[in-house]
Amino acid sequence: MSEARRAIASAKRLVVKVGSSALTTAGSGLDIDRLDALVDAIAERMARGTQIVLVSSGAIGAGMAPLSLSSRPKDLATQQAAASVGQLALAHAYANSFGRYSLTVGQVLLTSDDVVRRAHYRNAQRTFSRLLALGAVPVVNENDTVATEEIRFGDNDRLASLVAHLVAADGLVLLSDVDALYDGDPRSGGTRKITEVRSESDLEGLSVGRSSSGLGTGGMLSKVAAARTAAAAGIPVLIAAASDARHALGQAAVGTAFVQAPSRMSARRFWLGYAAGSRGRLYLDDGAVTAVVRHRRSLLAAGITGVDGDFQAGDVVDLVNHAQTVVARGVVAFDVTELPDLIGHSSHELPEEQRRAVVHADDLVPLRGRAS
Ligand SMILES: Nc1ncnc2c1ncn2[C@@H]1O[C@H](COP(=O)(O)OP(=O)(O)O)[C@@H](O)[C@H]1O
Ligand SMILES: N[C@@H](CCC(=O)OP(=O)(O)O)C(=O)O
Repeated sequence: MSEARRAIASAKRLVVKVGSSALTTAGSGLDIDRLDALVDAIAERMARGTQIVLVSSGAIGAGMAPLSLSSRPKDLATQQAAASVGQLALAHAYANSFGRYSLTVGQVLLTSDDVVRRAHYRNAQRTFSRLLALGAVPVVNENDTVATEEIRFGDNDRLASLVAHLVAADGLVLLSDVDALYDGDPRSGGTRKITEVRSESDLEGLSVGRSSSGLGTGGMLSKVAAARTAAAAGIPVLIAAASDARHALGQAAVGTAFVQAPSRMSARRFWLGYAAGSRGRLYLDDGAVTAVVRHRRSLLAAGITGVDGDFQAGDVVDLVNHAQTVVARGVVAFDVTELPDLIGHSSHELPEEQRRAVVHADDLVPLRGRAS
């Protein structure tokens, strides 16, 4: 058995993500029997002393039937209306289902701002930690009703990998309607199951596609992206079928395991590097690139040659080299309107109140080779 499966089987804290396709059916909405079976598996694992954070999709799917929508809405406003109706049904169903085990659930609806902004991030971290300490099961989803196109996570696989870091989980389990990653969409037949992903080369040549159920959003593509992100930052991942949840949360001997990198990236740096889209770009000269990427220094105004975007102090921006490659990402300390007067100037040439780093080293994550 791989170290990833062993780690998941013995984890003290797990993030479990379940997809819409495993909980809802087009036409009839939320499938309570399947939801109960998932909760049975989670309660069984919790009885072994594991803390579980559940990231559950299904709000839009659950809202379709009550609103007489026959297919998953494509436009944002109808998705938000469906999520508004469905999230209530979902939360109610989980509260009832966990209640069978005298377990209490707490609903946590997140937008990307909750993780990008430091104060919000710490706030979310505190909420999770207190809920877990009180023995409750946090049930997480994206706050679909207020998330605009710009600030959306878009898929819950990604949200789950981010939450796994936020709560310092020992493992991430992604449950779907398919029992593993295959070398092609298993619905087309003749495909081979991949049981272990140890490195990027194990993913070469695979045909990984989008959802075919019409209920999920990201398909296997977003699961693999989320699994790679989490594993690269030190968290083992298992992709399995929700119908195999008992085994996945038991000995973890089913599905596809993604073996984790040996060292764990700090949660804060992980969030910065992989958080939702940046609000702008700072163009760096070669000296600034070396200072920031190689020497891990703060970015000063003197090394910036240009600015793009619409950001305010506290937003995340991309740091770009002369070849237009994003070399780092960080939290900017000035509004976009303030920067044109500052860039290219040494600190001693600037008024005292503006003599600070444009991006402080603590708020900066180098990203080698990331395409812009
Ligand atoms: N290479 C692949 N291996 C496994 N599943 C795949 C692959 N390519 C595409 N898929 C599709 O991805 C679907 C799972 O994604 P999705 O429907 O979004 O699930 P969820 O709602 O659980 O997030 C599977 O049902 C399958 O049809
Ligand atoms: N937040 C949305 C789900 C988005 C999503 O990623 O869905 P899925 O691909 O089924 O995990 C909802 O609750 O309907």
